[in-house]
Amino acid sequence: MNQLTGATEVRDVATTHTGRAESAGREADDVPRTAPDTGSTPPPAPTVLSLRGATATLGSRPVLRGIDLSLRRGEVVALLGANGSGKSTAVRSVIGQVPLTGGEVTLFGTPLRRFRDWSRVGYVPQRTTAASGVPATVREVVASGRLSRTGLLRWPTRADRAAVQRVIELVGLADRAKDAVGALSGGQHQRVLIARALAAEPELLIMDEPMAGVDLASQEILAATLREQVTAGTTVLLVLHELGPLEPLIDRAVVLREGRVMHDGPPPKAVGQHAPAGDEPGHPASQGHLANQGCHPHAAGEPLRTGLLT
Ligand SMILES: Nc1ncnc2c1ncn2[C@@H]1O[C@H](COP(=O)(O)OP(=O)(O)OP(=O)(O)O)[C@@H](O)[C@H]1O
Repeated sequence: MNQLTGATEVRDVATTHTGRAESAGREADDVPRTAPDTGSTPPPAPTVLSLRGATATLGSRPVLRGIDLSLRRGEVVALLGANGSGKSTAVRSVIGQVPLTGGEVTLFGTPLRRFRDWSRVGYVPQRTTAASGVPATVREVVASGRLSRTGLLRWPTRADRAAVQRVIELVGLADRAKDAVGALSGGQHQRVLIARALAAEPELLIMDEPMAGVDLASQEILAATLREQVTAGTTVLLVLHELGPLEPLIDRAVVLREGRVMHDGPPPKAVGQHAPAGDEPGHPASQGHLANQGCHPHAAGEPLRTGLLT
């Protein structure tokens, strides 16, 4: 089942996650650790998600043209780029919704075609609604996200119910839990979808533009929710148009342009911010360089909210 939920920061990533990833025998942890620990440098955290040379065609159009992207456990990575650059297609290829024509995806060290442990992955798609005309309550929709862990064949346990209640509270909807999702605002809707994704307590959280169309109050709740996940050690991949309130959480930015990676490194600076010491003109992360690559998602002259990538 591709019902996903869940994300991080590079600090102490090898040790922060709450425990499921550390359990013995999981394929995620079968990822070979590279160099032996010499006592000086800790071994790198295992790779949670990897795309290598990923190519994909939609219709007759090549949309991904050889994407390399990897996330280590505990990282929070923003996938940025102009409209149509392939961001959504890239994340949809990770969860098997878009077949690759070349290259490879691995999740927790397992090739996608053999990966079955979807409760470890949380996914919040772009611009969907939780309601879809179904008269389900907030709690029911969020609880459906737990099914990837519990399955359909057993009653929810007390722990399942507690996990569902916890994420409903986390996204600030405890007082709306019995309401129909159809009665919620767009921002509240998005919070339901995120709570649904978190209900299975995923180790990897993939969110496609979680802030799109969300009011400021909901954005702040979403940022706080993500902060909590990151603190718990969740690995996070976020498709974003601008970093906005999530900026402090982002470890690394990968910028796509026409289906290729044009930058993989420090998040670009917002307009008005000074480059960090050592940032050289021409460095791919410097704003001028990115601006010259034409990767701002907004049309020229369009008012900017954060100035990212301008
Ligand atoms: N189902 C489809 N059939 C044909 N072409 C598609 C399909 N879905 C997307 N595309 C095209 O693939 C390209 C990449 O789309 P994608 O949604 O991945 O971009 P994006 O970077 O996420 O854009 P946005 O910021 O607008 O969400 C676009 O040119 C889009 O028109």
